[in-house]
Amino acid sequence: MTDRRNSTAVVAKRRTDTPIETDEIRALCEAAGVEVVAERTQARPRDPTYDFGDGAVADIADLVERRDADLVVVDDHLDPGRAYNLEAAVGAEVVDRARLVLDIFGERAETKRARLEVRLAELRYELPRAQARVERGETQGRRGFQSGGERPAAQLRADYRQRIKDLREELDRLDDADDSVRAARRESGFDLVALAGYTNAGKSTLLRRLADDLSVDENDGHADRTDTAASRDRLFETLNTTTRRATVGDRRVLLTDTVGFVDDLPGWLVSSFRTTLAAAREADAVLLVVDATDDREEIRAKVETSLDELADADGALVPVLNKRDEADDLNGKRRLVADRTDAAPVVTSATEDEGLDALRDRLTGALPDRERVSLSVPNTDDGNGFLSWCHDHGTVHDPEYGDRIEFDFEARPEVAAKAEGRAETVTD
Ligand SMILES: Nc1nc2c(ncn2[C@@H]2O[C@H](COP(=O)(O)OP(=O)(O)OP(=O)(O)O)[C@@H](O)[C@H]2O)c(=O)[nH]1
Ligand SMILES: [Mg+2]
Repeated sequence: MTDRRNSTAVVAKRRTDTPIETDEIRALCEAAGVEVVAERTQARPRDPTYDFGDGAVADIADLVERRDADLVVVDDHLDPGRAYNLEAAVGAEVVDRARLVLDIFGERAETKRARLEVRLAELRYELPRAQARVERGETQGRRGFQSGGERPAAQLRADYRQRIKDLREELDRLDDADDSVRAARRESGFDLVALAGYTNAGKSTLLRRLADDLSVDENDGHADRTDTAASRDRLFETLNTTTRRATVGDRRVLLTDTVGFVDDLPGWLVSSFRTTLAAAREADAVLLVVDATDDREEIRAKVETSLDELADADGALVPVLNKRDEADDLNGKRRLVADRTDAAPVVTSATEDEGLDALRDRLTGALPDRERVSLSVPNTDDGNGFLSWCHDHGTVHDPEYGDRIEFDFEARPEVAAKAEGRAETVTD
């Protein structure tokens, strides 16, 4: 992959209707480390050759030349044919929305899973484009696709498909490993909670606030920056899901951060990151974090998309309306979210530490029911060892120490059952 950081770009955007907003694509450029030096928008239907009409194409070419831009960033999904034509016409590399997002993801990916997912998404992106180049006879002399009686297009396709298959198999193996980790964590008495929602909603900030251990992780360091410039360049901050311990009420939970949703991405890109969302789908409860500084229309759309993504989630869903410190129209937004999610949102400010106790209470209520069993074990080393095991795996109520230790133990049903079994084997 070519590194586009520190490149300069002309932003180009075509829509059928005005006004044409470029704030978001500019924020994406900034997140990708690309400096925007000019922009050209055009209101007209899609052109079959260039996507843009001839006038805009000429202007873009002119801006590229005059501003000495390295790239043209198009806020749209360009099919391979149009991208190829446009590139030839403007005399600079053309980067569409998906490619830009992939650049940002590639830059942020740190864990093995995140890197594999980015690579998978890139291969899916590149395949049709590489084919378009081959079909236009661009590959002469390229390594691996020599001419001379070969069938380069078919060979290229087979090569990409094999690499895609290998990556998916590797990701499947990671998924299986994750399943075992989740099972082991539940057996250790943890409830699993995931934070989900759009990018920039405040998931990671909330996670840091709720976590027991205040040591910083790799995405940390700017939790209290609230100005918009800072928020903007923190898009897609979390590609590498972090898991931290937290205590809510008397429950010990593991909180996992997930990749933020982002609008208007092609399906293949979203599905490349689907395995990351398994953390959310398989959690005991999901905090759906919504940015209260968005307007009602944005909130409505984002909540709906989030609910679609989480449609097959196992756990209870707790909506959280975050950033109350900077939001207006809170009552309207609260009703809107309640309406869509069938649950009143907890209103918080992660940066101002507001509403977090209410959030803990709601979360405790949303976690799966526990089972309470009465246990009695000999008051021996073995018995005391068992008691501390119980402390580690659930809640111990009113222990009484005599010849025997008698207490109630409350835990996830499977853990309570295991404790009953173990209690019987404790020796005098
Ligand atoms: N004003 C205000 N800003 C907040 C609040 N919570 C988070 N932020 C800011 O919003 C920005 C994004 O927060 P993150 O926690 O990184 O958001 P995220 O949901 O993890 O984003 P991704 O990792 O990209 O999905 C940061 O600049 C935070 O400081 C809040 O309650 N109020
Ligand atoms: Mg995050």
